[in-house]
Amino acid sequence: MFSTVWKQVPRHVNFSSRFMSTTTKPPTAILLTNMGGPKTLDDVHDFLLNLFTDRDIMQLPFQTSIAKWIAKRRSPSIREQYAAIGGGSPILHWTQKQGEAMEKLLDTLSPETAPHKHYIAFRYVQPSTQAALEEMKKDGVERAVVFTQYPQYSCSTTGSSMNELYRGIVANKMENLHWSLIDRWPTHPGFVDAMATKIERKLDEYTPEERKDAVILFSAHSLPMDVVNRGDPYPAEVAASVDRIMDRLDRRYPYRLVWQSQVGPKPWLGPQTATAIENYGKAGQKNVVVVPVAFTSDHIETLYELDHEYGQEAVKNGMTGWKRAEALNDDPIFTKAMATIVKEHLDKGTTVSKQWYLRCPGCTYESCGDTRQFFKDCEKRQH
Ligand SMILES: C=CC1=C(C)c2cc3[nH]c(cc4nc(cc5[nH]c(cc1n2)c(C)c5CCC(=O)O)C(CCC(=O)O)=C4C)c(C)c3C=C
Ligand SMILES: [Fe+2]
Ligand SMILES: [Fe+2]
Repeated sequence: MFSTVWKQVPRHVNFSSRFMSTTTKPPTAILLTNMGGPKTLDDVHDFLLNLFTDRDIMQLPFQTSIAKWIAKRRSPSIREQYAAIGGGSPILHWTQKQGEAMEKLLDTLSPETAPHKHYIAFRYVQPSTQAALEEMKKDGVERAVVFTQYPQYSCSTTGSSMNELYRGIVANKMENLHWSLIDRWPTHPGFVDAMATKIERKLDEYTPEERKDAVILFSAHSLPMDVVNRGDPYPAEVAASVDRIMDRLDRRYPYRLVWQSQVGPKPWLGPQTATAIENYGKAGQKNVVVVPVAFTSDHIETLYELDHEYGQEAVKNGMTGWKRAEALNDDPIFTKAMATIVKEHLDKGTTVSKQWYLRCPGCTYESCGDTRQFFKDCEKRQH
């Protein structure tokens, strides 16, 4: 129904030469959504302010005022952490690299939907959802695949990004594009293989004798227990990733799933990564490979919390063979997995996964309902 629109759109000044030289057809947009992180130390305050203002991540009384207060209070210590990892979050750098590699591979894997172009929408920093939508509009995009960069779904992460996207789509009057959504991919074989390969590479650093005693500690960002008890699917999906990765490793090592980065006084899902390190260390466990399993690039939790804080704690507790599996970043195995996930999604022609439609049994977010209805309407239009 919209097939003639692009023909009326003038060639776009901001098209890269790849798009200009090969075709005048608008690109198939692959919109990579994630939380983002402060690029410089001066961005830390606003990143925190946007995070604490987000009612999909936490609901506070007098949220706007309290968020301002917490962001101001928390900024100095968080700035120090970002200073210690080089002065900012590397997430934009890695997402750009991943997007570039993915779109090139997709042009080969799926010539019928080429050219492909990635766009980035971060929830709490630039490039924002609004910036991404404006760029897509300028490029005359008609077909857009939203691809969450969180492998496992949580209402506080992918849910929040999708609610923001839905508001942006309405504000920019972009409802009539052909939208579809890759809302989770916790057990995709490509993702599982990329993770398992990173673990194998770390295990290879041990001597055969050390490897016999090695333990794998999967560590994921924790969730407040009230969110878990609402029925948020994230803990189960993280556990599903762990299970498939261990299958791929032939279950050759003992492993545990532990949870890190809890913030504030409320109860969070445990056991905590820090407690596990302390207790396994004290029990005489020497060789431990910790695996960040719920994020696809380096960030403060890997570079500061795991490498710096917990690494020191591990050595203090006698873990002489403490190692951290590298984040997926721009590893070709992972960027190929990304392209494959999108290719399979395009081939299937589905709008969302079956899991998308079911809200948490105790869901408290009105906006989730609107966003789900939007994709339901897209599905009806497209089939
Ligand atoms: C899949 C990962 C994540 C889930 C689930 C998640 C839920 C969640 N987070 C908070 C509160 C905070 N998170 C903060 C930073 C942060 N969170 C994640 C990932 C998940 N969060 C990452 C990767 C980061 C770091 C970003 C980076 O640049 O590296 C912060 C800010 C830091 C701090 O103040 O300590 C807060 C706060 C809640 C409440 C929540 C679930 C409801
Ligand atoms: Fe978080
Ligand atoms: Fe929910």
